[in-house]
Amino acid sequence: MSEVLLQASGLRLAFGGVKAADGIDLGVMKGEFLAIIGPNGAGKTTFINMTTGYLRPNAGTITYDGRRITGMSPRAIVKLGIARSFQLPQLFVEHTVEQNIALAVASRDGIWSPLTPLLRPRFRDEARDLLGRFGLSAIADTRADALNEGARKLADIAMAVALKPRLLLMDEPTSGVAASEKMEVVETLARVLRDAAVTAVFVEHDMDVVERFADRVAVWSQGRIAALGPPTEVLNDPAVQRDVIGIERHA
Ligand SMILES: Nc1ncnc2c1ncn2[C@@H]1O[C@H](COP(=O)(O)OP(=O)(O)OP(=O)(O)O)[C@@H](O)[C@H]1O
Repeated sequence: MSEVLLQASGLRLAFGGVKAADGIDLGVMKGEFLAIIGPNGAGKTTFINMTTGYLRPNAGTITYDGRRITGMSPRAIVKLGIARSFQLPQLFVEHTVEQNIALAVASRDGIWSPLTPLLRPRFRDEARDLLGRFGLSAIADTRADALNEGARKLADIAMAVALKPRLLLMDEPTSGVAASEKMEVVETLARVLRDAAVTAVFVEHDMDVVERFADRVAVWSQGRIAALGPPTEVLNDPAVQRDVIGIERHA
């Protein structure tokens, strides 16, 4: 796990007077699960947006697998093997879960038509395989708008995994998921991602999830990384407990 897959160096981005990224240096190792924590407005989503091509930094560079990706379009970045899931799942609500995954599989092959993927067995077969890996086979024919939040999040992430990424960025994969379902969702995710050798970076507000899921934790604070290390070390740091975890618990 010692090889760097993603390297951010000196990233800066300001929105008016707000420094959403104020000198971000971060290396993500091949195969690791890296959690990003920090208070609202610290710049966590901004980092994901810059890495996936949705925002262009004012300064600094991002390299992926040794190749500079700063300034590339989101679609070009997906093609290189970086996928993302959003805080709010991006499913097509009028389609079933299986159809949603089939559309994602087809988009990987450059097919964006809303109908073709649903008619071609090879897209359906791959969608079914993915649903099995995510434990979602029983709800394959359920419309996306009828899912509970845990299943919706998993289906959304399955769509990202359908793109066959080597790096997956997830913005709050457990937000909105009932406490009773959360750990199961996380266990499923961890299993699928490890089996597929996907490196993961995820923004998370639930420290139990971070402790269980992350190999390392990066603490974001006002556009900077205030701490970085294994969860046991970082989550027990008195400054992190005071400035981040205390705020999260009382939020
Ligand atoms: N497109 C934008 N235009 C203007 N300001 C923005 C934009 N995106 C983010 N910001 C601002 O940049 C700062 C960092 O926002 P960001 O969403 O990255 O924080 P965050 O750590 O992800 O917060 P949260 O935990 O609430 O999602 C905030 O002050 C936010 O208002």
